[in-house]
Amino acid sequence: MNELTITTPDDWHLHLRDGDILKETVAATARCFRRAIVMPNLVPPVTTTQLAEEYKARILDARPPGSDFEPLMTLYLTNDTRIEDIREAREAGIVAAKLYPAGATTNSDAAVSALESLYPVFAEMAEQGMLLLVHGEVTAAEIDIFDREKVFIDRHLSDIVRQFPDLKVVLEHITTRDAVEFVSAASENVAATITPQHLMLNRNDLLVGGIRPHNYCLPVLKRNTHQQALRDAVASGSVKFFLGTDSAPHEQHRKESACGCAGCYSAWSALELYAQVFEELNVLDKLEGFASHYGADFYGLPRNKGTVTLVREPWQIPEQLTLPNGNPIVPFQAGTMVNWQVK
Ligand SMILES: NC(=O)N[C@@H](CC(=O)O)C(=O)O
Ligand SMILES: [Zn+2]
Ligand SMILES: [Zn+2]
Repeated sequence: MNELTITTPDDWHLHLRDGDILKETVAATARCFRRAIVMPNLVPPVTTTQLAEEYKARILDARPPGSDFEPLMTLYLTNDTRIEDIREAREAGIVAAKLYPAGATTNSDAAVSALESLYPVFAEMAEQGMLLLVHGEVTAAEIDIFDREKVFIDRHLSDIVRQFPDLKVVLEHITTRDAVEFVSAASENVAATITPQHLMLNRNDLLVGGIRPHNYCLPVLKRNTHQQALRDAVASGSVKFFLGTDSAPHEQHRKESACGCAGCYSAWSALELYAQVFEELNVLDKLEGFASHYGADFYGLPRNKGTVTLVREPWQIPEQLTLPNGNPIVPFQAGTMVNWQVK
């Protein structure tokens, strides 16, 4: 097969950041995705409907001419989020709220430290049909970083899902066999997104032969058996697993640093990299469901009307891009060849 046409995909987990960089990040995503779930971990975080609406306006302003890209906004949960905040957000068309355990990842210092105290908020979200999106890692110092996802599932997520069977929950950017098994066994109200990096790489790609900061993201890459479980999950064609790139740009000097930031800037090649993985797995016929159908269905949104075509024309991901502020950024998989290209 040399050409593959699929329903226009959506990205169900994306960081666009804010300010000048929107010109870069919005264009990169809008080149092939029609909608994206925009993560709220700005500084300060997007904790209110008003902040979300103002952020949305800045994203729309940054769209390339003629683009019909639609940002789907999310609310950042804190210890102070109230039931009224959820009602107001829902009325304004905000589709989901995001749970970051405090300190778990980039810009999560303002986030939730006492999870159970948010249960009334979760009840209201279930009532309003608002989705709960979860960065599923505990942050307790004594828990090894490679175990943080599994421990979050055991200590917190199992209980949330049990207490709120009507709440739609997306476990974001899953990295372990444990997460695949948990989501597979849960009700139809529980799903997960999977990134290109967690399908393509394991922790050897981070640590063998020198440390590779551009492969560092959170949750951190796991051992190859976990990677294989993620690959099996997408190859199964289960509707519970769908596309979320977690494209998360950080300037080059912030990645290549003594204390490097977590996040891979994958927007320029994500769809093509997913296609490559699905081809390796011999399931290119399952790419459309994963990229374009299951996420929209889970969110209760219409599937897109248009199509995008991928052609087999190998190209090289640039070594470096220049941001609108003049600073360099290194895209995910910089310098490598990709078989597929969006026409
Ligand atoms: N995935 C990452 O490694 N980083 C994300 C935050 C997140 O999604 O956890 C970021 O905002 O940089
Ligand atoms: Zn996250
Ligand atoms: Zn993310």
